[in-house]
Amino acid sequence: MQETDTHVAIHVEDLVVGFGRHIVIDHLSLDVRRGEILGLVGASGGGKSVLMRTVIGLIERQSGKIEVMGSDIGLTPGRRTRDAAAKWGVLFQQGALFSSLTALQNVEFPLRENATLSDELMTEIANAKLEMVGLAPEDGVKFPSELSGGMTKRVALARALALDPAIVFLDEPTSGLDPIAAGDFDTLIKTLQKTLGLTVFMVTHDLASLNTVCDRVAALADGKIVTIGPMSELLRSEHPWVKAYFHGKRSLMLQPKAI
Ligand SMILES: Nc1ncnc2c1ncn2[C@@H]1O[C@H](COP(=O)(O)OP(=O)(O)OP(=O)(O)O)[C@@H](O)[C@H]1O
Repeated sequence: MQETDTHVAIHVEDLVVGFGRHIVIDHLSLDVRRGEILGLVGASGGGKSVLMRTVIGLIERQSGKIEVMGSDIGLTPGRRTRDAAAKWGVLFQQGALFSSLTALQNVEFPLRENATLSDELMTEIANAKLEMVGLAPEDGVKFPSELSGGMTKRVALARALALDPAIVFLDEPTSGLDPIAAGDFDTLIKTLQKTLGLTVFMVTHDLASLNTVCDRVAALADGKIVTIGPMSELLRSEHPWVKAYFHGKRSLMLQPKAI
C-alpha cells in the first residue's frame, strides 16, 4: 500500500541500479515514513550501500523514481542543490572525517560549504552540534587520529546534523564499536530522533540496533525489499533469506525491546 505524501520522507519506486551488466538493485520500491528509524538489512554485497548512495545522489540509477521530502531527486548524480544538501545528513562507514581538520572544523565544513555565516556563528553552531552528540568542547580541538572509534562516529554524526537536516542516513553506524559504545550510540540516535523529529535511514548488520532502536526493518534480497515491518514481523517472515538471517545462531542476541 502506498503511503500518503505527507507521511513519506523517502519514496523509492521501481528503482534499477547496476554497474555494467551487474544489476544490484532490481525494480526496488520502498517508502520511509517521516520521523521513523528504518533499519535496512541484507547480505554482504547485497546492495545496501548502493541503495543508500543512489538515494543521496552519489550513484547514477538506470531507471526509477526517487523523492526525498516530496522533491524529485534528478537522475544525474553529483548535482545536489543547496536545498537538497540541507534535507539530509550522512554518516558514512568509518566516519569519513577529513584527517587534516579538527573535529570542530569537520563539523563546520558543511556550514562553510552551504551557508553564509560568520566564523563566530559557525563555531558556535558546530560546538552546539558536538554537545548534542555528547562531546565536550575540548574534544573539538582533536584531530581524527586522536579520537576513539566511538568519538569518530559521534563527530561524523555531529557533521551530518550540521545543517539541521530532516533525514540522516547512517551506514553501519555501530560497526567497529564495542557493545557498550554501540549501545550508547543507539541510545543517542533514538534520543535525536525523538527530540529533533528526525527520520533515520540506517544500514546495519547490528541485530541489537535493529531490535532496540528501529521502528521498522526492511530486508533487501535479490535486489528488492522482500519484507518490511516491525522486528516482530521480520521474525515471522517466511522468506528464506530473512529466516536464515534472523533465526541463525546470531539471533540469540535478540532480546525484547529495551528502549
Ligand atoms: N562503484 C561500484 N562499481 C562497481 N560495482 C560496485 C560499485 N559499488 C558497489 N558495487 C557492487 O555492488 C554490489 C553491492 O555493494 P554494496 O556495497 O551496496 O553492498 P552492501 O550490501 O552494502 O554490503 P556490505 O554489507 O558488505 O557493506 C557489490 O557486488 C559491489 O561489488
